Amino acid sequence: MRIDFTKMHGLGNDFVVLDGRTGALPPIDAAFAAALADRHTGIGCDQLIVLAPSDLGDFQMLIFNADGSQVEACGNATRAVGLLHGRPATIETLGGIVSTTPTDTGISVEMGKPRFGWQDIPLGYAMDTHAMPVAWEELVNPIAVNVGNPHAIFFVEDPYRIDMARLGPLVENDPIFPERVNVNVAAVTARDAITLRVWERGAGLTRACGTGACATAIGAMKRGLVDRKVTVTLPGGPLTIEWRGDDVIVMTGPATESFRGSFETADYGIPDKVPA
Ligand SMILES: N[C@H](CCC[C@H](N)C(=O)O)C(=O)O
Repeated sequence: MRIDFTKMHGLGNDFVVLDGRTGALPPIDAAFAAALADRHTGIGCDQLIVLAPSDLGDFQMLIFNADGSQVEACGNATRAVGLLHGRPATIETLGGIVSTTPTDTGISVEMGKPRFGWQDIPLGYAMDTHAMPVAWEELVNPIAVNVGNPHAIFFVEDPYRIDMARLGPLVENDPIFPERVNVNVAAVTARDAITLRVWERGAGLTRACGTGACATAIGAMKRGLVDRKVTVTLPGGPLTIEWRGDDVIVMTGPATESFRGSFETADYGIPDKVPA
């Protein structure tokens, strides 16, 4: 089965986007997603994004990490599909309804309201999520925030001196996080500025993480370290995050269409239909 795709990115966090809003797609499972995401044998991306019809919004966005895990939210991809859609949209995701608005400075996204309870993150048992009494070597006492997906945020002296390749997976896969977790290491550099690196659940170190920027900004605001509108600078570039008076997180930043192509499902060992 030949399938068209659009390759996109948000600050270097890259996606393969399959648009199933009009044409039929084969069933998408973890194996399909991991095959496409593989940078050696597949097309290569941090996340596979699948658009589908929706009864709750203009369309539904399914999000699969490079390891095939299906997840609730992806900020950079939300901006990307907002660009693709070309006009304001409400989008159904596993993490709730988000909405996009193209502006002259990029795509603005209402990402919903943050949650802070230990069961909301989720954690495996009751614990103070404002400063979790846990440590992984020099990463200590994170704040945990759910912005549709789970994040642990560590405030450190210099994020670029943290060995993310070693410490990221340790935190990501710790049993205290029954659904795993995205690992954020951040430094507050001013009342309106944060530097951030993210080890993503199911994808590893990425050039940018939109939900990570949202969660980190909210965490810094909860700790009184920054004001309610900040610029979060990731390796791939800056995002603006605002925590609005109605508790909704608003993220604004760029989105880019890289190229369009098509592939044959058989080339990736993908069956055109689920085996009976
Ligand atoms: N790895 C994340 C999903 C992608 C988030 C990131 N790409 C973003 O832009 O928000 C998770 O498992 O929750």
